[in-house]
Amino acid sequence: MSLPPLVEPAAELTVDEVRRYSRHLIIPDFGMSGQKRLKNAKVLCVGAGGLGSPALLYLAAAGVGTLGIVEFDTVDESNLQRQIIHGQSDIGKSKAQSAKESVLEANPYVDVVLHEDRLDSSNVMELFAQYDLIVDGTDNFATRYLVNDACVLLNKPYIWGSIYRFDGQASVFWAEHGPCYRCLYPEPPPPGMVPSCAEGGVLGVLCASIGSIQVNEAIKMLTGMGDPLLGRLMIYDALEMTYRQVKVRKDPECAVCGKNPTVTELIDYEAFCGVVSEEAQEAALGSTITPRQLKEWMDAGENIHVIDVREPNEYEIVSIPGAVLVPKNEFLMGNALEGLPQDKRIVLHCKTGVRSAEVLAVLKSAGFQDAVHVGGGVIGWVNQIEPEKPVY
Ligand SMILES: Nc1ncnc2c1ncn2[C@@H]1O[C@H](COP(=O)(O)OP(=O)(O)OP(=O)(O)O)[C@@H](O)[C@H]1O
Ligand SMILES: [Zn+2]
Repeated sequence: MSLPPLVEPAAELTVDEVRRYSRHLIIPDFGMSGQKRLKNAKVLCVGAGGLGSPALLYLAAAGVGTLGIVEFDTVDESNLQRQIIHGQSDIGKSKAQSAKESVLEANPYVDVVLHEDRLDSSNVMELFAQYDLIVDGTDNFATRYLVNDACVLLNKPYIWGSIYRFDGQASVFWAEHGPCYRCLYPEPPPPGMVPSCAEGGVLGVLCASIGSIQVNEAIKMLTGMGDPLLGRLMIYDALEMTYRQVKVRKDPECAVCGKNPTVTELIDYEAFCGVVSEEAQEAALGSTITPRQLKEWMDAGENIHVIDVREPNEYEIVSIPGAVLVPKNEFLMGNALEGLPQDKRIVLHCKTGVRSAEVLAVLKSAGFQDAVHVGGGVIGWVNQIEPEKPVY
């Protein structure tokens, strides 16, 4: 299915622009009219991280006239393995500012508009209304459902990508002409079920594979070339080196774009995606200790049994002295409960306290009422107790 171009062509290209974009201009199907459409286009990229890095650089190099960037975070050293829009000297700097500098270095003819804010229900409508198309480079479900619903309500095309370890996915959603993100994924996964890249890791170069597909689709939509990835989900496996396609149908019962939508305005996306499950929140209430408290208990020789519920490769990077590794899933599948000492107080921890709160809920319902977990996890421990150790 082809769609008409999203934007009208700009009046003209300057002599400098003709020189710069000459390799586009000589592609017969692209030509002057395609390049002029890009010049007139306004694209918003949400997030200047893993996917946003290649997406912004290629959108800029291609000559998209106006590039908006929404990003609230600062550059961390652990971002540099994949977020190629930032460099060593940008550590600690605003990601939005750092991305703008790189974009202008790639192409000074781009008008970069920064929105140094977290995208949320209060600002999304006003922001999206200023752009022709939205490219999503974020990493969390709350933002994705927010972006989707705002795009449906404003009738904007939404170019989505997702990465995890060696696997990537991409698709184009546009409720007027096809499915939306909710047609594909009506509900977010239960909290804690799908680990983030910060928890599970990601192969850096995967960002380029998926981010460049997103740019490819953006260019096609803006200029009207080819068949957009609308109604199709692209699934990429970097280890097998395979691209698969799955059809995505518009769901007539979709909560936001279906015949009788139940979502007719923006909702509370944090609550919808339940960043931490209710059970885990409840279990952690009054049963969360600080890393300092744990250190005091250790020093005082308290009768405790410290369990690290992360994965073995995380344990290898850094661990709390004396903590025994039992990955979260062993508890969720019920295997680990039998081996637990009955005469010691169980202290759980993970990387930051999300997974350990989930396991805490399992332990409490199995009768370990005095079990606790460490708020802030091993990262909090390193920051407060052993700052010479690495964090990840
Ligand atoms: N609601 C939002 N508004 C603006 N930016 C967002 C929002 N949600 C996520 N982002 C940004 O999207 C980017 C996603 O990048 P990426 O997936 O590579 O993860 P990261 O947060 O930089 O790294 P890590 O998860 O490994 O610590 C981040 O820079 C993040 O700050
Ligand atoms: Zn839908």
